[in-house]
Amino acid sequence: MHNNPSDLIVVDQLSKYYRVANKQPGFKGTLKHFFDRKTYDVPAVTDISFKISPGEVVGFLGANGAGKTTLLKMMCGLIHPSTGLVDVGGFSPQRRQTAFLKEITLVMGQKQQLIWDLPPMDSLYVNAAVYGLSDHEAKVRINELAEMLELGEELTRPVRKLSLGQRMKSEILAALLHKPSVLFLDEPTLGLDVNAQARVRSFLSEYNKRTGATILLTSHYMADITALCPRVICIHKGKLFYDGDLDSLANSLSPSREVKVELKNQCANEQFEKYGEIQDLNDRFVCLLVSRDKLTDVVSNLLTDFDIIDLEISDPPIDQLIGELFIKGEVN
Ligand SMILES: Nc1ncnc2c1ncn2[C@@H]1O[C@H](COP(=O)(O)OP(=O)(O)OP(=O)(O)O)[C@@H](O)[C@H]1O
Repeated sequence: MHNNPSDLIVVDQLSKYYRVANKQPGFKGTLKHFFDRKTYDVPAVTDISFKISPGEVVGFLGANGAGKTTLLKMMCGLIHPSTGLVDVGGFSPQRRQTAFLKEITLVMGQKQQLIWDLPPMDSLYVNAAVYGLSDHEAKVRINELAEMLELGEELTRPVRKLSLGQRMKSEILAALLHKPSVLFLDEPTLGLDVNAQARVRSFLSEYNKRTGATILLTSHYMADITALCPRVICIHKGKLFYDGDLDSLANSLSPSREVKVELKNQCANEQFEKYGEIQDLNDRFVCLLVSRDKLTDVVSNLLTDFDIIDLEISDPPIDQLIGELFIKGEVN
């Protein structure tokens, strides 16, 4: 793969297999395994390639177990690829060089780095010292981020006394103290209520605009993806099946469009069956799923055949499409 100087991250034919022990349960199984160790490989990521430019915000989508976290961990250098290459800003992540670690950060929604019994502020000054920031630099940086994250006296209360949202915002503050230019965020809004999710989202968007940081994010909340990520990379069973803009994802996932019609008079179900798949029929409203190639004919026939007050054509909601994809667990 030829590297363009404008590529910040290059992932080239990356694969990861986890070696897992094949051990029978119980003491007998443990004993047998001790003398005759059997293992098998779990493929988590298979032959994935993509490039990311500086300042991009990219969302990784996929069902549970698709391989998103494994991919992020390889880009951070936490685990080594089985085959293939990762380059982040000219560094090989797995070497974990200090200059590389100063450029990146990893936030995992289900893990925390702040010390439970201490106020976040104490941990923040420890982190600042680790990254070689003076007390003055740390103070300026903490104040700047605290203001953006709307954190105040919470930073002086023990972590265990904070709400989940306050804790997550403090975690993000801690992760950004050293001014990383690449942010790897694994489910950063996990478990937060709708308002707290929205605050984290608007912070990330603002941070990206102000600093030009590159953000790679996984989330099961489609609202995170639609609000933040113009580009999405979809992974299914370890393989990449879509890399492109979010808007075009709907086209590739569904060859149909939604036609919503408001009628003058109530009509029966059977009257609409020939036009498309009925999604909803309620009093004088009907929502049909119509394949794109038949759209013009169907709309013109509907207008001729019925008394119509209003007609609207739209893509099926992206979260519905992706939800269905996750539930079905299959990709065309
Ligand atoms: N340490 C490990 N040892 C063995 N198998 C693992 C390990 N970590 C992950 N796996 C397996 O690798 C596959 C990908 O897991 P991964 O955590 O990357 O998925 P994910 O897309 O992040 O899922 P989720 O959305 O549930 O976090 C899964 O089948 C998982 O069981």
